[in-house]
Amino acid sequence: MTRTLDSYPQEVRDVVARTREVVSTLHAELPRWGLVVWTAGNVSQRVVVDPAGPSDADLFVIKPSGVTYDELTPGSMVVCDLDGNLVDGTRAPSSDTAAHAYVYRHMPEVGGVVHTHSTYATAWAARAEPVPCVLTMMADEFGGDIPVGPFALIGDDSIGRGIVETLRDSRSPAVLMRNHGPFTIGKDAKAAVKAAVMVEEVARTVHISLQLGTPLPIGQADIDSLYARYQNVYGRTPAATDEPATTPVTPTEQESTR
Ligand SMILES: O=C(CO)[C@@H](O)[C@@H](O)COP(=O)(O)O
Repeated sequence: MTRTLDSYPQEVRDVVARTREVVSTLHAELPRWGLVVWTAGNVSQRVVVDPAGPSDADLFVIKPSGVTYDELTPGSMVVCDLDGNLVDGTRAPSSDTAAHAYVYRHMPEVGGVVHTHSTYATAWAARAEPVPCVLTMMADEFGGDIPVGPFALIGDDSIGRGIVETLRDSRSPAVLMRNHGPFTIGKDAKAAVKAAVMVEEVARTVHISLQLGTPLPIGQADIDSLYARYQNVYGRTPAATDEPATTPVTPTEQESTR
């Protein structure tokens, strides 16, 4: 029997309300950056009750299905449990709810999931070709090539399983699901939205480069160095007591920083 929101403690309901505001606001970023048309795409965020890590009380908030972006409000956001069951909402949850739920169940470090049909990334997905890491921006954001996930039908665990199997051992926060489009993950929905913006940007740039000639590869050691710098140093104001900013951290230690 699926619980309803009023059966959860007030502290959970308060976090749900805040998460609805965040997810509703972040949906506006998808049309803003030209990543979706009409009702395509969706954003979700895990309702983190215990910052120490996922708990049985954890839920997630996702877009209602088939609603245009100008109609989305915090109150229209749908609350589901981690099995994708409806907990609270006036509309049916997104078609991709099962996929988002599967990711949250199998990747506890992930706090946000985004799906778009952005043009260039989706064009690469239609060809099931990984975007090669030929830009320093790709090394920074994706730590290597942007991988392709398997073809999967919509509505059950298939897409979610493909996302997890592809990204579980990858540094990339984005996967191009074959014949479908990009799905991105992050420590929260804002990080996943950023990855969705960046995957479209680099998919376009690499496509244009390929039209002009043959992009040159970046060596793995340089990719690792760029990734470590960007994930550890970029945008940080070193405190007086911090280690020197040039201290590289091995990429494998970066897995938890999604
Ligand atoms: O690509 C799909 C489903 O995977 C689209 O239908 C999706 O972008 C939008 O569906 P929803 O409106 O979120 O149900």
